Amino acid sequence: MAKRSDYISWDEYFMGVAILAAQRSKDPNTQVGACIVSSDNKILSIGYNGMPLNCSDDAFSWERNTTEDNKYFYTVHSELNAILNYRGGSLEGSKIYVTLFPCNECAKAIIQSGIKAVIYRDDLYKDTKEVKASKRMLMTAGVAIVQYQPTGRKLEIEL
Ligand SMILES: O=c1[nH]c(=O)n([C@H]2C[C@H](O)[C@@H](COP(=O)(O)O)O2)cc1CO
Ligand SMILES: [Zn+2]
Repeated sequence: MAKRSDYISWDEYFMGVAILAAQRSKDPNTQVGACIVSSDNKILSIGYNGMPLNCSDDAFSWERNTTEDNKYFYTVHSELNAILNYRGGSLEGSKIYVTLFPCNECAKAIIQSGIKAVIYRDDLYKDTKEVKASKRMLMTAGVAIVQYQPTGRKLEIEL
């Protein structure tokens, strides 16, 4: 019997995990997921954007359109969460799949943790100074930037 042929690719698998992780986010506007993978395709860590540990999702603000109390003071970005969630040692030489292009703060953490490639899906904020600074840093530091190529494959998951 021939082996199954409609299995998902590595890229679909890792971006799919990032997309699923994003579904854990409580952010009412933007849900972001990240999946860090070793050079031999083992998942090392996963993260999504959310409040820090012990800072209740219900006590801290999710507002975005105010300079008063707002979510930007508090939320940990998915990429940083994925980096900080890793408990196994070094991320040197790994790659990160992320549903949204990393901001400049995440780019710093990506570079410093030794991640060598960013595979991103959306680039919603590409015209912002933060994302331009992020790209400049990642490129200067030799981190590969690759846009995920959607395949259009749809999977139904019953949970
Ligand atoms: O790199 C990122 N990673 C990440 O997790 N985020 C999170 C922070 C916020 O919770 C949300 C962005 O919110 P908004 O699109 O409403 O500005 O996404 C935002 C960025 C910015 O690109
Ligand atoms: Zn960020």
